Amino acid sequence: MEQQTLTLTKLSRTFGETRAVDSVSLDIRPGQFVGVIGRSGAGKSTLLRMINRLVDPSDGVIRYGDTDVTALRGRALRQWRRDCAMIFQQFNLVERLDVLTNVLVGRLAERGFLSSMAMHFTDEERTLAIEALDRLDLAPQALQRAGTLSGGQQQRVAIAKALVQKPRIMLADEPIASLDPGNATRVMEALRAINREDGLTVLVNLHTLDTARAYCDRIVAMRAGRVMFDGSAAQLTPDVVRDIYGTEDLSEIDESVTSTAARVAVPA
Ligand SMILES: Nc1ncnc2c1ncn2[C@@H]1O[C@H](COP(=O)(O)OP(=O)(O)OP(=O)(O)O)[C@@H](O)[C@H]1O
Repeated sequence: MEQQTLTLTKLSRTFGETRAVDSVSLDIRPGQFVGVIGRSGAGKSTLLRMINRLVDPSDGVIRYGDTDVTALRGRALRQWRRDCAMIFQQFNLVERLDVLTNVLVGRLAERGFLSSMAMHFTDEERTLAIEALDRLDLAPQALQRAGTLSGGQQQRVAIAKALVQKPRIMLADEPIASLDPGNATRVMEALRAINREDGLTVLVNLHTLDTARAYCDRIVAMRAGRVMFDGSAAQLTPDVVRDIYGTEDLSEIDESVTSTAARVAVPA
C-alpha cells in the first residue's frame, strides 16, 4: 500500500497543568525506522497515542500526505486506526484464546459490528494470519493458548496481529520494556525485518539508548514534552545525551537509561 509522509506540526497535549507534549513538529518519511527516547514522563507515549488518535491533541495538526488526521471522525477515523497499527508494552492479547484467533482479531477492524461479533473468518484471512505467524517463527504455536507463550513470543504474536491489519505505519509503545534481553532482541529484529522487507514506517518508543542506537535510522529525543534532538545515532554524542536526560552525572545516565528495561544485544 502506498505510504505518505507523516507530518506533525506544533502538536501539543496538555493534561491540566502538565504539557505532556509541547509543540512538537516532525516529518516522518515513508519507510523510516524512528526511535523516540527520553526519560519517563517525557511525553513519548502521549506523542504516539496522538498519532493514532487514541489521545486527542490540544493543539497542532497531524497530516498523512494530504489527509488531515486531526480532523478525522467516524469511519475515516477507524480506517486511520487500522492504517497505523499499535503495539503495546503489555501485548494486549486475549490469553485464553489461541494464537491464531488472536492474530485474526487484527482483521476485525475491517469488519462491520455484526460480522465481528460472529468471529467468522474466511480461508483467505486464516492463510494471511498463518503467513504472518510464519514470518515471526510462530506458526508451530498457532493453536496454543496465547497465555502459555513467553512474553517475547506474545509480543511477536501482537506484531503478527498488527501485520494482518495491513497497516501503513507501525507504532510501538515500549514494546520490549517487559522482556528479557534475548526476547527483546527478537522483537526488535522482527520490527526491523518488517521495516526493511515491507518498507513499513516504524515509530518506536524506547527506554534504552543502546537499543535505539542499534536499530533506528533516526532518533528523536524528548524532554518535558519537547523534541531535544532529532538525528542519527552517530550524532547522539555524550553532550546531547546529557541534555536529553538532564543530568551532568553520566553514571546516573547509564543507570536511568539501561537499568529500568531490558538491554538488547547490539547486532553484529
Ligand atoms: N491521561 C493522563 N492524565 C494526566 N496526565 C497524563 C496522562 N497521560 C500522560 N500524562 C502526563 O503527561 C506526561 C507525559 O506522559 P507520557 O506517558 O506521555 O510520557 P512517557 O515519556 O511515555 O513516559 P513513560 O516512559 O513513563 O511512559 C507525564 O507527566 C504524565 O504524567
